[in-house]
Amino acid sequence: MPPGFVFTPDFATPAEEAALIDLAATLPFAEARYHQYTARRRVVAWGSARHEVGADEPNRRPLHELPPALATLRTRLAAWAGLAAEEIVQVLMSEYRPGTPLGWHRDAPQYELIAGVSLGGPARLRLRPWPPESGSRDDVISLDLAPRSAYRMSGPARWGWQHGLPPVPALRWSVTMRSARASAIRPSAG
Ligand SMILES: O=C(O)CCC(=O)C(=O)O
Ligand SMILES: [Fe+2]
Repeated sequence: MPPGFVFTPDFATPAEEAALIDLAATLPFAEARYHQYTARRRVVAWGSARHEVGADEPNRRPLHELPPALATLRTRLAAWAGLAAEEIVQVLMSEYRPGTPLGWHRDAPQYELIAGVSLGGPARLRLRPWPPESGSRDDVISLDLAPRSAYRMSGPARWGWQHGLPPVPALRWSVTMRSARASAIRPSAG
């Protein structure tokens, strides 16, 4: 995997996964609108906005409304990433119905570290260098994301690579957490 990419297969316990899937059943997932397209996965967000999504998006809530199961996960995922919970400024829960892909992208530039937990069905994460070095398919790296696994991306893996998911075979959820990019919160600090 590229430098800055860290994976662990058994991050969430089966009980945590069950609680998060129960929570998902109560959430008003909606398709996210980006500049050019509507992503087919459905999301609910707490905290900082992705700049691509319209400010009127109905399914974004303040971070202090984070449900307890996600607040616990935030604390644990932050610790695994070497951060304090408060440094996680956005929590995104996504629902992928069978056949839903996630297109190639880098996450929005106002965020620094990206960490994600997989729940329910499996997915295959793909990464490719960005900007493209040779345009060769050989540049694509794949990693199976088993349910309850976690990954995090910082440094080269986060800034010098794109990632995406081919269509998932079964219903899956993920929780993505992001810290603020230092230059985005302290623009004049040098
Ligand atoms: O579902 C996943 O694990 C990928 C999520 C992702 O890339 C994102 O939210 O930006
Ligand atoms: Fe992403």
